[in-house]
Amino acid sequence: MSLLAALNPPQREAAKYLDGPLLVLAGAGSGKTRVITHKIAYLIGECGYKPGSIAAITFTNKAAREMAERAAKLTHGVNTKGLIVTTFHSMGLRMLREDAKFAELKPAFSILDSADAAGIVSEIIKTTDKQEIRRAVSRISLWKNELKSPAAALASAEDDNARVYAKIYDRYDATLRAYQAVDFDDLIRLPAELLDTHAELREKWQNRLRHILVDEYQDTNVAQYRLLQKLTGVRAAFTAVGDDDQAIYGWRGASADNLRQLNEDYPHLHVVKLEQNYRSTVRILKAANSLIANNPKLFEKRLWSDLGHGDAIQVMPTKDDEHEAESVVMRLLSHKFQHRTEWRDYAILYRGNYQARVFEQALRNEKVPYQLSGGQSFFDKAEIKDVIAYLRLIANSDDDPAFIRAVTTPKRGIGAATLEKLGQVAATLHVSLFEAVFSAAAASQIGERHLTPLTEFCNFINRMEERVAREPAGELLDDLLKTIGYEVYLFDQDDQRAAQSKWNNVLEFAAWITKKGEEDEKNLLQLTQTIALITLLEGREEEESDAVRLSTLHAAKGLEFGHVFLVGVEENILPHRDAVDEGRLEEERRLMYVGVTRARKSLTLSYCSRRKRARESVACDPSRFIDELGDEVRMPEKPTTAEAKASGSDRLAALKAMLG
Ligand SMILES: Nc1ncnc2c1ncn2[C@@H]1O[C@H](COP(=O)(O)OP(=O)(O)OP(=O)(O)O)[C@@H](O)[C@H]1O
Ligand SMILES: [Mg+2]
Repeated sequence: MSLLAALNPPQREAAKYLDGPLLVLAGAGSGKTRVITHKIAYLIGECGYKPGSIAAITFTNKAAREMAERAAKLTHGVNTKGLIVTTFHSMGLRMLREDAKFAELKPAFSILDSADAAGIVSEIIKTTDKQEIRRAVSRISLWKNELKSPAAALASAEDDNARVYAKIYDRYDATLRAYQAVDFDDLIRLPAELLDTHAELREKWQNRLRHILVDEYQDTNVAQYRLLQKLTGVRAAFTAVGDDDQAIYGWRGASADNLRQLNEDYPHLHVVKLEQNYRSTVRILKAANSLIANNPKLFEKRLWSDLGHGDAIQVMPTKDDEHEAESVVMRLLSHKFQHRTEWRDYAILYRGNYQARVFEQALRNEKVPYQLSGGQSFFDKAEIKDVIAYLRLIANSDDDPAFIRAVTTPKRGIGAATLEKLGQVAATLHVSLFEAVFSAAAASQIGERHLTPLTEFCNFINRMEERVAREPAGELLDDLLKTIGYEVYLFDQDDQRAAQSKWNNVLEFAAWITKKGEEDEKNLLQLTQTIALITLLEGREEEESDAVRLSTLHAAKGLEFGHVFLVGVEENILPHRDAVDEGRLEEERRLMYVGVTRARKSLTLSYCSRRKRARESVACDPSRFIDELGDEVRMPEKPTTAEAKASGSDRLAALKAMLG
């Protein structure tokens, strides 16, 4: 049986269509991602495409892994090795690594994290004001995502303010070049520019990739779109799937306008619409449709489901955030015991990361296993960043931010005054801090006593660098940790327990490096870039386990769960206060739409009447979006007096007693 038998007719049409550019434009849960997975399998299994000639681009690493696995299963044994399933950023990194010299970068260039970027901006504008730094950083990021160079940004600046930012951008970029470093946005911008300016690179990539598939197309930005265009060339053999109603990254420069742009840029664009939703019950779907009808329509879409009416959508008013968390967990427990479901069938979704804490606490209290996504990354922990700084410096001795972190952790008797002098020498000579250590100027200005620990440090880094190509990543890292005495350092710094927990993290990191090194046959330097990317995108890949998912709405995109609790559905949270002030209400509504459409069987919304904000407790109103969901929503009945009196935890105790 053809592997496309598991698709409905329009889905099958989309999977088979190979005559030119294709856009699948359809609402949530209509099988867009399914079309991509099946199309990959079809191209390899039935059309004879080489796996390496197909690239599928997803929004997260996790989505990429799942898609690769599924496609491999579908091909029934045909080997899919070499198939590229990746994010835009990983794709960019792959290209940039291969063609680094065209961008005047060494292949082991550094990838800066957001803290490094903020540090550089802070140096340039000579301030530590976080707000101000963040404003500059995000301005630069938006320019990069529009493929605007510093010069272009300056030329198009409309006022002094914008001119100042453009100049900061210019110096920021110059600093990155000096460090042989790129930031997150450069991973797309630079490859896009390279393809623009180098015909031979265009040819190479266009010959290599015969078909490109893009999921969540509505959230691509200008730079990503340009990269796609250049990669596919005049053949334009691509399949893009998306839903304009789920565009939620406008604040990061993404533009659903890219959907309209496609129509203009590709007059032969073939458009397939999907209308059957295979995910949600009729009630959930009706509510989602009613909500999104409040936004102006870009494209006409219909969506129906034959999965039955299903349960009413419940609304839970609660007293305050702790009460909300307790009540949600209680409702979840009682639902689970009644329906004999698994933990992984449940998700608790919220607008902002900060909302997770009380829910984590409530889940821990009840010993409910949970998995947090979109939270602080493992790789963002100070002890891990310390170790990574060494790896970055070994890979790229021009990486000044890594140099400063590594040379001062652990302390080596190198003081701030010495580093400042070294900085001056480096600036005068236009070289990196690392290189400056070996200069005559350093010898004369810093003096032997203070210079010796610096040269020792640099020699050590050089020795490590020589070993990288020959020795396994894991062993090298173990050696490094021993030589720098990192364990002892941690225990000197912190009390026993804190130090032990940090050291355990480092050991876990080392184990991860060893495993990755063996699996992917990569050396320490190649792994270092991979790590940077994981850090930037979403944190460490977690083992799938049977656990309740706690996630931001943004991080829940594309996923589905049997039962969804959407919490904090209040004015000022969802929609977010800033978004309302700045006229971005429609994007907030789309975010709500994404949340609602994650649910397969049941949806519960909760809000508080009071909530702690800083130290105050402020009154809250239910979100306007609850009304917009229409008639499918069951508003809560007035609680009986007895019920109202019993606090959440009493009721939980009663429930547990009842369940034995
Ligand atoms: N033809 C089909 N037959 C059976 N199940 C299907 C079919 N098409 C899609 N599904 C199922 O419906 C669910 C939603 O599909 P999918 O995740 O591909 O939708 P989507 O359009 O990508 O949604 P989103 O917009 O949320 O990303 C999945 O569980 C999928 O397996
Ligand atoms: Mg999808």
